[in-house]
Amino acid sequence: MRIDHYDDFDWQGLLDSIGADIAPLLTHGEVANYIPALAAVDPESFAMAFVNLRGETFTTGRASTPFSIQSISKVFALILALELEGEALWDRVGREPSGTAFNSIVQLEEDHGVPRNPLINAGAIVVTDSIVGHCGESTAIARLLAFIRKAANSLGPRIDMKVAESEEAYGDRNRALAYFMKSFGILKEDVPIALKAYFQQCAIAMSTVDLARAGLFLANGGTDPATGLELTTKTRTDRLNAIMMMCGHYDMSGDFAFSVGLPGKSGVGGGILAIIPQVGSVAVWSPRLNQAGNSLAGTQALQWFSERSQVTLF
Ligand SMILES: NC(=O)CC[C@H](N)C(=O)O
Repeated sequence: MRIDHYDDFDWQGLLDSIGADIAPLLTHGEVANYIPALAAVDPESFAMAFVNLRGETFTTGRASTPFSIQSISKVFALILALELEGEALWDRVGREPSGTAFNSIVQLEEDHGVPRNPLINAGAIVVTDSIVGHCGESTAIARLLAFIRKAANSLGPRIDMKVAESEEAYGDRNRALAYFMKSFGILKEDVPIALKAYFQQCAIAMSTVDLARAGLFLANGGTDPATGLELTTKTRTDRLNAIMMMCGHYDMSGDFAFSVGLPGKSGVGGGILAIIPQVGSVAVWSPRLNQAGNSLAGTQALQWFSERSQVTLF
């Protein structure tokens, strides 16, 4: 296990140093304001949690404060959809970096309604459509939430209905994406049904401690190292990490790979989950975003995390 190499490493010291150094950056960037419910957070919040393969947790900042994980949910939804539908899912969603914004529509016409990857909105809507198709409209999101709670080994993750309603009220761009895909036959369920589930999925809230813990199986070949529970296969885990590395930060995925060097997924709530295979899982939260919609301070914190611990993949 690669974690053995870090037996004497001072993880708490690392997180403390990041918590101290990040302070001047917390006033930079803009909080997502496309829905009123997201704009209501304290913009200068910061939290980071790291869980290693031994199940030890290290934190700095507001690590037990729940926040809206938004697009980070796309990672868990993809694993669940692959478990339910199998590899056939790849017939209707690609695996290429998009080089475009998270909610972009431009590539869909050229690609006959098939989204470039499952971590942009269009691709994630296909993934949610698959979960709804397999579990039914009324249980799809309960199933996803149960999967995340199992991975987190916590009942903390929940759906913030205020955020879900706000997503629904301001969801015209996602509606446009969904109807466009439906016209190509890529979406199977009725658009309002698939989107209701997607909006609730975006509204999942949890703390950085729960999020880092929920990602731990992705650092350990699909099996939770603490409980022994197999959440997915090694092959799917490897592939998911590859997709996160290439596509997890929209049109700044290359920049994140360059500066952090880890598979990661961001959300407009200001969270980022990053995976260090065979070592652990790290979650960060700070609501102010850069121009691509990724947490500004969170990205810097993860860069320091990988630089100072030397945990990059390469
Ligand atoms: N990047 C994100 O986190 C996007 C999720 C957001 N709820 C949306 O669908 O627009």
